[in-house]
Amino acid sequence: MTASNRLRIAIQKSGRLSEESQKLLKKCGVKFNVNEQRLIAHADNMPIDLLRVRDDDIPGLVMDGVVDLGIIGENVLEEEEIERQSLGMPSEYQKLKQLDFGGCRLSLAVPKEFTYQDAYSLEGLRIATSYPNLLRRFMQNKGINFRSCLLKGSVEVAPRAGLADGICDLVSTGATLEANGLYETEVIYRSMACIIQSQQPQSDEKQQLIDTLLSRINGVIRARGSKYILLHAPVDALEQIVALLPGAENPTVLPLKNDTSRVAVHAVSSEDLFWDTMEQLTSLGASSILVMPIEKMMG
Ligand SMILES: Nc1ncnc2c1ncn2[C@@H]1O[C@H](COP(=O)(O)OP(=O)(O)OP(=O)(O)O)[C@@H](O)[C@H]1O
Ligand SMILES: O=P(O)(O)OC[C@H]1O[C@H](OP(=O)(O)OP(=O)(O)O)[C@H](O)[C@@H]1O
Ligand SMILES: [Mg+2]
Repeated sequence: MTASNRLRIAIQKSGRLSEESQKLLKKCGVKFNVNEQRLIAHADNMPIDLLRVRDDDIPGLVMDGVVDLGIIGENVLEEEEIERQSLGMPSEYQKLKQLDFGGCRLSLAVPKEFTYQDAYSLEGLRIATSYPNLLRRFMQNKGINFRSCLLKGSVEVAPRAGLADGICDLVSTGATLEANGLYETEVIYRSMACIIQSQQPQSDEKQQLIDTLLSRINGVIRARGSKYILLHAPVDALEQIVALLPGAENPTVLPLKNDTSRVAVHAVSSEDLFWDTMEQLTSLGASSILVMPIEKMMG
């Protein structure tokens, strides 16, 4: 590949998605060093360049074909898509995969003193948000009239500052709402980070690299959600024990030296094993239970 033919991936420069985006690409074998001052990072071992930008700019960069891939929150992606559609600008992209980080929800919230019955309690009121399009779509679907106050940050401060009656903002733990005397009343959109591709035609070389990257991302995400489990089980409780291991229908069963009543079970579980399942396993006679992380998965 020539220098101009390097795959360009836009990721958030700094914020909630930046560390996880970099970690994911590194786990996929892309070697790069990020210099805080430099907005572009060249991978050493693959024809890939990382563009480090504000997250708001990522959907547009992909939709305009300026970059090939982008890692972005679905909330920002869909907000930009609606905005561009209303302006007649290019808004096409292909969502390659929803990722396993950046989980949050876009919610309506009002001050503690506000008596909220349902979304219709907001009829005619002013709502502060950074997501005017997602908010409008939700309110229009319900036929509720409202006025909006567009704020790019610190949205939670708007009611106390007298700028709005309620807000529509991102919530994860709810700590920011709580700290600002607000409570969540309605989830209007649930979001995760995702990886998107531009609809521009790609060279075969670039498309192959994208396919390889995507297959590695799938492997990394599957591995992160899975555990390798080792245990000893009484032969007569084997079926019940295996049934307790999520997604481990075909475990490896091995004999134990000097013990014909018990076997060793090795299995890949599609979920973490919680303490209550571990306790159920021991009550069925399982012993020496080991739950181990998996580094990579393929095939
Ligand atoms: N509390 C949260 N927990 C988990 N994910 C979140 C949370 N808040 C936001 N996100 C996700 O991370 C994305 C980026 O959030 P962040 O707060 O870093 O954005 P920002 O302040 O707009 O950053 P930028 O400076 O890049 O514009 C959000 O659009 C959302 O998808
Ligand atoms: O429910 P919580 O766990 O409190 O998270 C919600 C907060 O997180 C995000 O802001 P962030 O902290 O990323 O800062 P920002 O406003 O600078 O983007 C979001 O905009 C909320 O303010
Ligand atoms: Mg932003």
